[in-house]
Amino acid sequence: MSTHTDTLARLERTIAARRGASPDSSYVAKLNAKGLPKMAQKVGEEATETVIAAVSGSNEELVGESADLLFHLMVLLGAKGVSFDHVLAELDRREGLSGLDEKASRSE
Ligand SMILES: N=c1c2ncn([C@@H]3O[C@H](COP(=O)(O)OP(=O)(O)OP(=O)(O)O)[C@@H](O)[C@H]3O)c2ncn1[C@@H]1O[C@H](COP(=O)(O)O)[C@@H](O)[C@H]1O
Repeated sequence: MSTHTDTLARLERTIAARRGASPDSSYVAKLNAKGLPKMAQKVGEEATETVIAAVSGSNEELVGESADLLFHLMVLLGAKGVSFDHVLAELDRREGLSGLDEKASRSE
């Protein structure tokens, strides 16, 4: 059984707590001070690095880049006031919809 189910929720709380810290002592605060375009740019960079790791790197590199990507996505969502729970709810909603396209085409 996974022991990491609360990791992203915990990270979200840490990011919220660090946002108002000094940019000298906190990377999260530093990113927030730089503004939304910088946070969005970091998500793009980390996504690209994740793609490169997947195509030509080791799985260890892929794990590292994926962690960077998730972290920077959480920072961006936090800055936009979008809770991670909201994203999970959207995934749950889609899970409920899964197979609907197939069912619809079968009934045509
Ligand atoms: N998970 C992370 C995490 N992953 C990556 N990073 C930082 O992300 C940065 C990415 O490096 P880059 O070279 O891409 O960025 P950069 O050198 O700042 O360059 P720029 O692109 O910003 O110009 C590094 O400084 C990493 O330390 C993280 N910084 C913080 N966290 C988490 O956030 C928490 C709060 O961190 P602080 O805000 O620093 O207290 C920590 O306890 C961690 O749990």
